[in-house]
Amino acid sequence: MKTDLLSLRDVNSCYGESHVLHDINLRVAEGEVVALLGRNGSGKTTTLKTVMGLLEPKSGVIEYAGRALRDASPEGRARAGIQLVPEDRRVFAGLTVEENLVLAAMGCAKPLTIDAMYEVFPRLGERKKSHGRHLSGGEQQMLSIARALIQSPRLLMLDEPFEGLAPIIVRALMEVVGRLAKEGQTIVIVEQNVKACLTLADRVYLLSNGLVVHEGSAKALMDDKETQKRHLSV
Ligand SMILES: Nc1ncnc2c1ncn2[C@@H]1O[C@H](COP(=O)(O)OP(=O)(O)OP(=O)(O)O)[C@@H](O)[C@H]1O
Repeated sequence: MKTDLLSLRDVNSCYGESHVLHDINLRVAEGEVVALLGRNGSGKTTTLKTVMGLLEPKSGVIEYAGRALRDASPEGRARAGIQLVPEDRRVFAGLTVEENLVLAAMGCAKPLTIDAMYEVFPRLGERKKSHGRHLSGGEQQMLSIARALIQSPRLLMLDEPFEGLAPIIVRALMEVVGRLAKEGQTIVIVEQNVKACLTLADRVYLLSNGLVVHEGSAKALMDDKETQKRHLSV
């Protein structure tokens, strides 16, 4: 069995008085693609934010690469190899594609090259002189993922990477994510596009009201229409 790169044990997270995550237990093995699925508001983004250190858990343990994360800041976690590509595609609108990538690589001990990012996303190479604000939604998403990838993450977390994108762009992005997975990249993906997500993932956790209500292989869930209907908007 592969060793866990990430594990959450009995993790509880709150926004002020509002208790959102309830005793979350999950694990991600090195090289695995794990999907978090669930209806709107079930706690998927909150789980990613808790792992990234943007939200401090009220209780529970998060272990990454064999060590409890405890007080590490989001920057510290990024330095340790955790990258979150947020739902809102944070790119600098006033900077070019190339400048966005240069900035992302800064402060990273062993960044990949900008050319390597253009190999992953040839479209970004064609648009390297364009400002963030002039990119299409799909190009912004590519740039957002490239900004994380250039930092050579050990754990890449993608929050709804396909949201609002045309089917042809979704297919192109799925191909890139699939290739990264084949090359051994560990990925946690949150998506509303259940079919895309189950195609890419090895294992799945289903969340409902901040609880893990199902865990299993993506293949098994693909055939389990009953569980999908019960916990997902399909
Ligand atoms: N900053 C916040 N302050 C207070 N409550 C929040 C905040 N962010 C999220 N919540 C609440 O926490 C719960 C879980 O939200 P979360 O965003 O983690 O769900 P999600 O599964 O990612 O859903 P979505 O697909 O809508 O992003 C929801 O009830 C939401 O209203």
